[in-house]
Amino acid sequence: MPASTVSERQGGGVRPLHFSGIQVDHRDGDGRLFRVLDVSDFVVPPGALIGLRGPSGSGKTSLLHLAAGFFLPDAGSISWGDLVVSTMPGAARDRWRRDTVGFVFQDFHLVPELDVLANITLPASFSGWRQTSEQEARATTLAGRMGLTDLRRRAAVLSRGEQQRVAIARALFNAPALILADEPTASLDPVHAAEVGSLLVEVAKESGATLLCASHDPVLLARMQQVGMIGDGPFQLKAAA
Ligand SMILES: Nc1ncnc2c1ncn2[C@@H]1O[C@H](COP(=O)(O)OP(=O)(O)OP(=O)(O)O)[C@@H](O)[C@H]1O
Repeated sequence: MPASTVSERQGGGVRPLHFSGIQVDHRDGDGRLFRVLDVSDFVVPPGALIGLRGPSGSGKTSLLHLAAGFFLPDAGSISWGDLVVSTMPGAARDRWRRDTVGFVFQDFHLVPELDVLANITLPASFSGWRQTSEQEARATTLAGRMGLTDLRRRAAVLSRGEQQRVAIARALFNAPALILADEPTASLDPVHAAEVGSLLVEVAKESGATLLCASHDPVLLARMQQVGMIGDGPFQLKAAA
């Protein structure tokens, strides 16, 4: 399937993603604040493939959720080109996310009652579009690339590995300029993980999208251009192994 290119996208193309002076604090069970993220300056160039690595609980999901504008930092800013996402009013930030971001959630966030096709095309319904045969064809092709052939099965009956592949196809459906993937191969066996990881990278490259991907999977991280290390001293970028 030829992935849509930057010029075909809704969200105005691929721009640098810039985290500046980011601090995020959460409260522990006793109500005490603890610092989850401290990222002084992190620029993801347009079209870059960047992995995020770090121990469990080090803040990888938090960084991806920040990048998507799901919540705001306690200090610092997140920008997409000249758009400061972290100061946008909520509704504008929701529109920006809908038009720009494809998010692969760690726990999938599929709608169990909907079938595979309806889950993949869900972003189209958020945009208020009527599902067209072209969209259905795109979803079918993406599903096929993910190794999903029965599009009429409900998400509720899928294995975790199948759900993960549906979640990835859905994140790619709108040809997003920014793909944020939270452990996208965690529920897959090594063979499927390698296949799906390659596809994710392939689709990002074909479409010129930026990919920011948290993972513990060394095979997937090795496919990135650089890897950001979280939770082991100051945030730093290293060459992928
Ligand atoms: N809303 C919240 N309130 C309080 N603590 C939170 C909140 N969200 C995350 N945390 C805590 O922040 C820390 C970082 O969580 P995060 O999910 O970002 O880590 P992670 O690196 O993605 O972990 P994993 O590899 O296990 O998915 C954890 O200690 C987590 O419990």
